Amino acid sequence: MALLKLSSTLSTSAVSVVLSPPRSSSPASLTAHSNALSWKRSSLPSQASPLLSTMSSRALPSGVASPCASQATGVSAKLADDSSAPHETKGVKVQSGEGGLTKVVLSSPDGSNEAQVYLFGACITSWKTSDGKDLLFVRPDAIFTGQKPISGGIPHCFPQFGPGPIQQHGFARNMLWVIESAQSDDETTTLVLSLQPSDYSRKIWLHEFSNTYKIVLGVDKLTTELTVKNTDTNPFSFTAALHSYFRADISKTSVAGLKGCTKLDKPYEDPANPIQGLEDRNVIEFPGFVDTMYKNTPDELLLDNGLGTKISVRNDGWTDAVLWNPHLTLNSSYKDFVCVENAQLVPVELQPGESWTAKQYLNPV
Ligand SMILES: O=P(O)(O)OC[C@H]1O[C@@H](O)[C@H](O)[C@@H](O)[C@@H]1O
Repeated sequence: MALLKLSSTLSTSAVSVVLSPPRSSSPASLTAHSNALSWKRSSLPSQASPLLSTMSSRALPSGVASPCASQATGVSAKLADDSSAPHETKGVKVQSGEGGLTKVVLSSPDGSNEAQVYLFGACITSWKTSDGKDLLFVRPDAIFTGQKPISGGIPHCFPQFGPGPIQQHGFARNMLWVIESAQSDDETTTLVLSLQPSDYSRKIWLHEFSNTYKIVLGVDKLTTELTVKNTDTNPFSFTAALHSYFRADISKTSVAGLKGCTKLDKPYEDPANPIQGLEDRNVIEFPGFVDTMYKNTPDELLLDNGLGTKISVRNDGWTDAVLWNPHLTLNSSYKDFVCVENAQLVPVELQPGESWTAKQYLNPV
């Protein structure tokens, strides 16, 4: 019988969430169907599951420094001393990744697609489609120490996109998310992560929230669904984005679908004073520095990555979009990626108990 075993040698006790057969004392439950397997974190106290608790945000230090600096020890993000190799289950493997940070490797049920997700930032760093191409990009200057956000893949900006009252792009991309459940069926493999406030987040943003991030990998389809729930006794508002880095040949890259949208161009020399305009191009190219926010964007953009793949960037619930290529300000890699970001730039206000959900659907066309 198939097992889903998430194991870690963090601290002294090897941690296993072994799900065959389900035991009442286990912090998880297993549901096996004909050709399916699922694992779900129970509502038991976190200490019942050392893996999950050590992977949670509790070990993040409370220091609130300048953006990205020393905000995570990194220790809690690791499968330290990974002598007991993470156990495999159908479509889901928990492994020690770059810098020892914990990553989850997802495979589509037919094995044709693979995605890698770091719990630090819930960042999808890689998505290989059935032709073997990785459509995402991680910058060569990315640091996998847990001390700053991973620069690349699909990071989260929450509860703020860009600069503002709190640190640039918020804190969700430099906190440790927790595995809530994993599941596979005939067509897809699904991983659900969650993020709760910590001492660290509360020093930046004094609100109680519960975020869930569902990642669904199918054959040449990668879907994500972010839900933000206000668990506070007061209302709060937030902005957000999926700051997606796509592999590209920037000299041949283009994005279609934004004609007619209101845009705010952030000039490199004066980013604090964006220039408002109306997008009049059918197809946007990247001959130089581009940092543009688009309002009320359509449900689908088409990215031609210049490497032979066109990618549909579709959404349900993300109201806005951002295009970014740093050009010569990031000489080491600007030629190799473009950011096409589904975003929520107009603040969403949630009353206590209310939720907001937005989905992103990526697929090569
Ligand atoms: O934080 P990162 O991954 O280096 O990205 C920074 C960039 O992120 C983009 O989303 C913004 O539009 C840019 O203004 C910003 O410079």
